[in-house]
Amino acid sequence: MADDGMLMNFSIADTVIKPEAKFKGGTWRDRLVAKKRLAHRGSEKDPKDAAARNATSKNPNQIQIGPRPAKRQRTEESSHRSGGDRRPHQTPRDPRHFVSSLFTSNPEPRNAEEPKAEGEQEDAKPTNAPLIDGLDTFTNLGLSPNLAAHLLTKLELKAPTAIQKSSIGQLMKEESDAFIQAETGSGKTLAYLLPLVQRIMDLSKVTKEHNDNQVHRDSGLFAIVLAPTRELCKQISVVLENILRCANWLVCGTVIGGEKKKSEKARLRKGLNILVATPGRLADHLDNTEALDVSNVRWLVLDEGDRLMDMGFEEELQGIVKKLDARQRPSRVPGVPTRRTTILCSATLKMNVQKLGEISLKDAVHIKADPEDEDENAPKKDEEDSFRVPAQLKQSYAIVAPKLRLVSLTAYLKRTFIRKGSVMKAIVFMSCADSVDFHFELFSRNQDREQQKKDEEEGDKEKPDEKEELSPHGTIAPGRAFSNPGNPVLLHRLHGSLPQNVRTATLGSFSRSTEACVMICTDVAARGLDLPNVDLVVEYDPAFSSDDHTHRIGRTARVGRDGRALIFLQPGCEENYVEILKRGYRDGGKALTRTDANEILKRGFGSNDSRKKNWEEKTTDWQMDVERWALENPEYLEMARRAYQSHVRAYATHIAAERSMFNIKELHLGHLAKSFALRDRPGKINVPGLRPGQEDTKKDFKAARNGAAGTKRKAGAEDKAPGTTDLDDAARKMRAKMRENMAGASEFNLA
Ligand SMILES: Nc1ncnc2c1ncn2[C@@H]1O[C@H](COP(=O)(O)OP(=O)(O)OP(=O)(O)O)[C@@H](O)[C@H]1O
Repeated sequence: MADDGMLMNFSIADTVIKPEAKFKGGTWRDRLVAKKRLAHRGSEKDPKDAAARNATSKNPNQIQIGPRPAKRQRTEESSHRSGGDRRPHQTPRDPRHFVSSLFTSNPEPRNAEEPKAEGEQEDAKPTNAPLIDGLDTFTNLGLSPNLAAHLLTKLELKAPTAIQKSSIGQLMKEESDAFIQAETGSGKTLAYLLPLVQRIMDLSKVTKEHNDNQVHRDSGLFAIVLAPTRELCKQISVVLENILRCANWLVCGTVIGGEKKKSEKARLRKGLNILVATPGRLADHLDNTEALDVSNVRWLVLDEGDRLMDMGFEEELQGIVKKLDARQRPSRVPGVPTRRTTILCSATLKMNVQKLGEISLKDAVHIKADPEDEDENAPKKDEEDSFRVPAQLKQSYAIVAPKLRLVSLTAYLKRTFIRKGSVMKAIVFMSCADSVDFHFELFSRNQDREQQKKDEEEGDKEKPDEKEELSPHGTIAPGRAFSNPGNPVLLHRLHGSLPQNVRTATLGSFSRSTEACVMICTDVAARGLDLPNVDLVVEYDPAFSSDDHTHRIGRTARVGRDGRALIFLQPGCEENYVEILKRGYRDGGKALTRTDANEILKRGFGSNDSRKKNWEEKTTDWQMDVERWALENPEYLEMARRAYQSHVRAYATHIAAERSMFNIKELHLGHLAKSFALRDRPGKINVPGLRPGQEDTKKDFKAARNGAAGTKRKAGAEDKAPGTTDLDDAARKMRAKMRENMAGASEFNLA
């Protein structure tokens, strides 16, 4: 397969992109033949030859195979006539712009499965809730009455969850390495922290028996917990500090970067018993901080272990493990085990590996929450690679045509927040930071254009900008696109290209908020984060791997609570992803339903008042309005173009095994541009260089890109999975070519 074929799907240069004629009717085979014939005809020198060939060709369905008559350039006026908006417009015409109607030429879903009405999903018993049968208590599992009482009275934890039951029992008595794998939101953090803390607390008993002082902060560093993001490290450290309140002679700390190394060094010098760290920062301290003595480390926990193994941390991890091995010494503290135990923990851990790079897992025990996983209902071979989602999580998917994506997301969120209190918090996942930034601007824009103009004319500089008031960093704003007077919604944005202090402040605000709020983010928030009251997760852009999907939707339906998730898929090959969604459920997916795409628009933009415009007209009006908004503001127009460009590039980075479902060749770039409020033809969209303000965070970005984006999906892109095809090769070559050819093309801004 030629590279050019792949390149044609990207907005690289006019010379590369040629418009293709579209064929309608007949079978797909007829359309393919017709398309090939046209391509061939284009290259024919002798028209007579061509005519002769056409005459003899087979065309059983007699579909029209000639190229369409040249399209009349549509203007905003003509589009309004067909689309419903009859208002005169003020935007000047630009020959490079193209205004298409929202509701014409949209591809239909291939699968005609009947969508279920909202609320028709069956309720299922939660699978990640605490075990409240009264039989399982923390003390029964071997925790001391002191620690169990602390959990009950101070942390309000009455009973363990299933994974805590399995892991505490195991890790309290055994020295073997372990894999802890259980659903999202099932309490895995405490599943490894509780036995670890208990065993370190127990060292004090032994030292007392030896007439020594009890263990204290200078006795040594016994455990290191590694996690892939700073946010996750902070979260783990807060949980740890809360537990250690009942053992105040033990001290924990973090080294996670983003703050001065000097203060981290000072903390290490004072002495810590448990350290929570990101791999990069720990590696740095192991090389440069003498005060960091790791000779006593006997527990190494890799939280989100699968991520740590595959997202570009490999080298750092290998270095860390080598140094821990080399520096390990017999401990002076009685009762400290002789060998180090390694524990890997994740909701998506493949537990059939005994050696991961330099990390040898000796006879590792597989700790699972659910003993049923071992019985005859265990997943069949082809399902082994998929992971369960909490059974009570109600998932749905909507097959949305590319042109209708933006209006559908808006309509869905409008509907979601129509009544106060029905949904508190929602997270919307997008594929790249540029897209997050653009949608944040779009959804928070002042829709009252008259008022906006008046303010501008009056030069109303005194009035503080509402956005600035809400957040000095510009990451929190009113979500005007889906707020209503009875239920104002607060909008947040989060991605890895923001400076760390902004990330922390934004996440903190979203977490603490008691108002209805939406967070638009990249996968930086997909893993491990335990954000309270998230009722809904929307995957506007599907995750780059089904494992990431499991983590994203796991931000809701935690510890037995209800939760909803919606994923946007496009008609065509993306519909095959539904099979992957079904595999997440033990019962084949009764809690998975299809939401009708038209119904989303009707409910979001429609009204019961028959005198008012119908939903199609209102939807078109809204779309036209945002297109004009982008056109009239050069800053927003550039954001839209960047977002579109980064989105298309990011689309090419789905993992190899899933690329047949997210086939870049099937993307309709022109239609997609409309969902970024753009009227440009795809070939005209090329925004070079870094986005404004990015220089400040270039360092952060590089780290994030090397980690989260590039190397993570390198696993998919470069390890040729069984069954990969020419298409994968072509896509890979194309990605390499893009990196070479385009200024800033490797800049996906994914994290
Ligand atoms: N035994 C328990 N009883 C009640 N709540 C619990 C219990 N154990 C943990 N929790 C709470 O459950 C929430 C989720 O825990 P945690 O973040 O450890 O889940 P997880 O399995 O690691 O999720 P993820 O896979 O998404 O990282 C936390 O708010 C925690 O306080």
